[in-house]
Amino acid sequence: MSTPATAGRGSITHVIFDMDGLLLDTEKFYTEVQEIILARFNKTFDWSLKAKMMGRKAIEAARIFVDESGISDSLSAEDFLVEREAMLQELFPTSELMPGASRLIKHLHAKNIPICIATGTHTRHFDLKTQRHKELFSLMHHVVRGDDPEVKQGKPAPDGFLAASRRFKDGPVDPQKVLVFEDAPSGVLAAKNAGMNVVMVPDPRLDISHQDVADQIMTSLLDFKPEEWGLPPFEDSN
Ligand SMILES: O=P(O)(O)OC[C@H](O)CO
Ligand SMILES: [Mg+2]
Repeated sequence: MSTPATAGRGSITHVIFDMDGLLLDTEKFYTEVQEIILARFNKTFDWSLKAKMMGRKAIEAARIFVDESGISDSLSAEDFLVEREAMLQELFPTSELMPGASRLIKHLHAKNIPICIATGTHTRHFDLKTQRHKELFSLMHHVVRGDDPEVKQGKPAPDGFLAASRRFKDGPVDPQKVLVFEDAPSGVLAAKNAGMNVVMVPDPRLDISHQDVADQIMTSLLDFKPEEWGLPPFEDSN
């Protein structure tokens, strides 16, 4: 685990969470269906393509998928979204929490730290993914989704994080006082483009070069030490 940069260290007042791959173990579903679709074209889905897609709005990720895999003459981005939809609709309701997500959300909420979500996912998928976790997600002050009218461009544009900052009760919040948790390279860039601090919890299969931009890297949310960022420490022994 790397040490936080000095910029916002010790002065965090608000926290913004990414969702897919950070709070919910849903990135594996996208990987699974994209592997199935590319196999139909005798191609394999690799982590360099995955890294470019994750965190983005659906149509933006879809364009990258068909272009970079060289199948755009056979399958349009729009048709790709239709093809994967039936599979995703079966998988999303089974979404499980990532390790440490519940503990961290409940802790920050109990300590009255304002928390919210800024996700690239759109409302219909958000509802499917969170249907088993409504109580936990109800602790969020607000949620900004990829189809929000204020999110003109998806990550790595800062739109989602800036909208999330504005919607806090006392927002917009000084970005130096905001800590973002992200798993995706595009999401880390979006947080930095918004001028915020960012902890990255990357999938170990992502190339290490994607870890250069974040202020702190950790292998699990269970490793987060709130006091390093000026947030109340955990009181359990973990
Ligand atoms: O990681 P999120 O929560 O921004 O979601 C983005 C897409 O839905 C999946 O990559
Ligand atoms: Mg994510």
